[in-house]
Amino acid sequence: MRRTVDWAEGAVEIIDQVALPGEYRTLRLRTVDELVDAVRRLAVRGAPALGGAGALGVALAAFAGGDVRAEAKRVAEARPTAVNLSWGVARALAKLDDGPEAVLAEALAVLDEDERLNRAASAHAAEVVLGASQRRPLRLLSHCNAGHLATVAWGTALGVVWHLHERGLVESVLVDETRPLLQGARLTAWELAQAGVPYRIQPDGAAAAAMARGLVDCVLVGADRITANGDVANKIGTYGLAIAAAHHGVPFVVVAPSSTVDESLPTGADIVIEERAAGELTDFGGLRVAPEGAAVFNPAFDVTPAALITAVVTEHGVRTPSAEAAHP
Ligand SMILES: CSC[C@H]1O[C@H](OP(=O)(O)O)[C@H](O)[C@@H]1O
Repeated sequence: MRRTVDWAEGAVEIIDQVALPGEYRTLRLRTVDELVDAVRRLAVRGAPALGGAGALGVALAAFAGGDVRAEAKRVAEARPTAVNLSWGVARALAKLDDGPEAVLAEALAVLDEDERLNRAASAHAAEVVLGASQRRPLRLLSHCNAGHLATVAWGTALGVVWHLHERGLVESVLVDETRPLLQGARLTAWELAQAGVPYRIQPDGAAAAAMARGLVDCVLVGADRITANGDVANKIGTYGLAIAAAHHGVPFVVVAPSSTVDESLPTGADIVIEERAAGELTDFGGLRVAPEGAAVFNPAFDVTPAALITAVVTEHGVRTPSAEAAHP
């Protein structure tokens, strides 16, 4: 599968994730406006993929000239929760004084690193999962999409599935559909089908019942921002999954590159949570499914406390917060 986000002929080229699973197509984003719009529409999404998109957005601005720093700020602020977006922007912006080619070279380095780091993080996490459950093959549960499509390539939580599937160690994956934008039903199911991994889509609300019925050996999720003490921001619904997993003694493993760790924030209470438009809840497939003018609460993410997480795994292995960070 091609990279989720790449550079092609002076433009940022992305797999259009809004079109999946019905249509596999790419989009070329030639301006910062087009890139910011694609990020906000989740045509490109997922923390590591946003890191690459952010870095390439600075390259677009640098070649266009004008106030590059102002344009870079617009890219960094397109979505507030995934730290990788601003991290990718900062990586590329640091090369601005060396000219647009240097900015692009740094952005391409971000892309090149991502697959390597994700393969390493998910390989470490696969060993953690195997050690956390004696059952073979494994029945896994995923939330949202933390696969190839959420990264430049390979994936984080789903990267664990790829490693284990290669070894015949995956019985099946329960895929949370992940309301309201259905990253699970639309994207994770599509990736698993492409890879020939057995899966079943479930309503988000079925996850706790699946654990109660003993159908889950491990919950695997990605992350959008991990704070110094090990709290994790991830797609809305992750916190509830972690509570259910803790109640049922199911291992709960978070997989992310270290670029998703934000040591500047002491705890998850400091994370800005993106609130999204009401229409994502009041409308479905172009039809209104709620009363006219219905008020909604639509946070795109929630925060899972470190105490509920079995392991946070990066390319360096299992992350243990510093003593000070863990107990300020
Ligand atoms: C590997 S990071 C994936 C992470 O990003 C998703 O959010 P969104 O689809 O809104 O970009 C979700 O939190 C995933 O776990």
